[in-house]
This record gives sequence, structure tokens and C-alpha cells, in this order.
Amino acid sequence: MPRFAANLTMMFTERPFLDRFDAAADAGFRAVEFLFPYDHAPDEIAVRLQRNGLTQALFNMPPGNWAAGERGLAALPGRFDELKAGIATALRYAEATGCRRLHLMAGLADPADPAAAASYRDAVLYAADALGERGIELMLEPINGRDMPGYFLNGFAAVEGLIAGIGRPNVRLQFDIYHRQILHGDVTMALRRLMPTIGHIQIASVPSRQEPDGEELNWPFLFAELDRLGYGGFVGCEYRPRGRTEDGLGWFGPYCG
Ligand SMILES: O=C(O)[C@@H](O)C(=O)CO
Ligand SMILES: [Mg+2]
Repeated sequence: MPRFAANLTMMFTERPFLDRFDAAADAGFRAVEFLFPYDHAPDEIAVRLQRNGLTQALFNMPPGNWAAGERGLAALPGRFDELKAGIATALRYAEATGCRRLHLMAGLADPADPAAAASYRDAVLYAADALGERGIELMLEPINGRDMPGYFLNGFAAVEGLIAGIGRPNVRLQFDIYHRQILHGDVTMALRRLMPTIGHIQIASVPSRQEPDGEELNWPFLFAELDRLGYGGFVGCEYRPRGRTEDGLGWFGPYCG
């Protein structure tokens, strides 16, 4: 049975961030993920995890100035020092929370620009080694250009090629099924082919990005497929509930507990 992680950036937003840990545990989740923890001290988050018996499945490294529209620094030439400082910050949070996976966002840049491509590769190598020393996996996630126009990592092929050629076993694919379906479709065959490189999976219905309980994809089939493929990682519930989060958890009933 897949191990689902509630995404606390999108779910349980009826409550302040730190209270969402309690709500996720009350709803039956044993793991959580979120985009960014940096508005709160590492220990505050660790306390919420511990008191609820939750595992921190994943979070993102600092993305630059998110409020100003930045979506990562890795592919931005000239931002390497800031990127390194962000990785050091993320590692402090990973240590406090016991998190074994960190996502490095690429940023808004033209994938055909050689300077952006070189910057991205250097950033991935640096992050891979910094995380690898601590036994942490580095996640790279293709994101569709409708949700994030201008994002550097806007297709699966580039990530697949990078992971295959970079020679760092802790660099893994963050396979967000929502983005995959919008970008390329063929979700099941991609899961089968890419399973050896997948370090984390995320889900949301397509196209609404709401509960994984309908629309384009057959969720019970996909969840059973993850079991057939022997996927042992987490499945992040990165969706925006249609209404109150708890009211939309009918899909989770068979997998809870
Ligand atoms: O799919 C997404 O958007 C996220 O996983 C993310 O990390 C960036 O927003
Ligand atoms: Mg995602």
C-alpha cells in the first residue's frame, strides 16, 4: 500500500502552518511534506513531527525570493553563493526533522541557454555532494509550464539525461504525476521505465489539481501499480482540496492506517 504524505502547503490550510501537523496526523497520515519550512525554527517543526509520530518525507531548498516570483536559483548564473547558503540552511532543517530528501528547484530560465544549463549542472553537482555527505537524496522535479511559465526544468527528458550522466547515485527523480500527465501523459509506462531513478512521487487530479479521486487518471489503478512496481517511497498529496481538507479525504480511506 502506498505511503501517503500530506502536503502541508496545500492541505489543512484552514489552520496555521504549525497546527497542520496535528490535523494531518488526526486524519490518519503518518508522513508530511511541504514546500518551505523557513518561516519557522527547525526545532518548532521537529516538535510537531515528534508529538504526532510523523515522518518528514520531503521539503524544498530555499528558492530565492518566492514572493517576487523566483522559483529556484540553480539555473541562474551568478546566484551560486546564495544557492550554497540556501543548501546549508536546508541541511539544518533536514537534520532537525530527520528528512532524507530535499528538492532543488531549478528557477526561471531558458533551457536552451548554455549559461543556464551550465549553472544548473554545477548546482546539481554541488548539492548532490553536500547532501550525499549526510546520506540525503537530492530530488529534481520537472514542472509543467502552464502552472509555472518559464521554468527551466520543463520536461522529463532533460532530467532523465542528467541523472543518467551525472554519476551521483543520490540524485533522484521527483515524479509528480500531475506534472507528468500535463507534460507528456503515458504515466504508467513512465513509472515502469523510470522506477529505478524515482526518489519521490506526488499526486493531484488532472487538470484541477484537487483530490486524487477522478478526472483524467485512474487513481486506484495507479496506486496498485506503485505496489506492483515495489515502490517503497512516499507519495506526496500535493493537491488543493475542493473544500475543507477532511471532507475530501474519501479517496484516502482504503489506504489509511
Ligand atoms: O509540483 C510542484 O509545484 C512542487 O512539487 C514544487 O516543489 C514547486 O512548486
Ligand atoms: Mg510537485
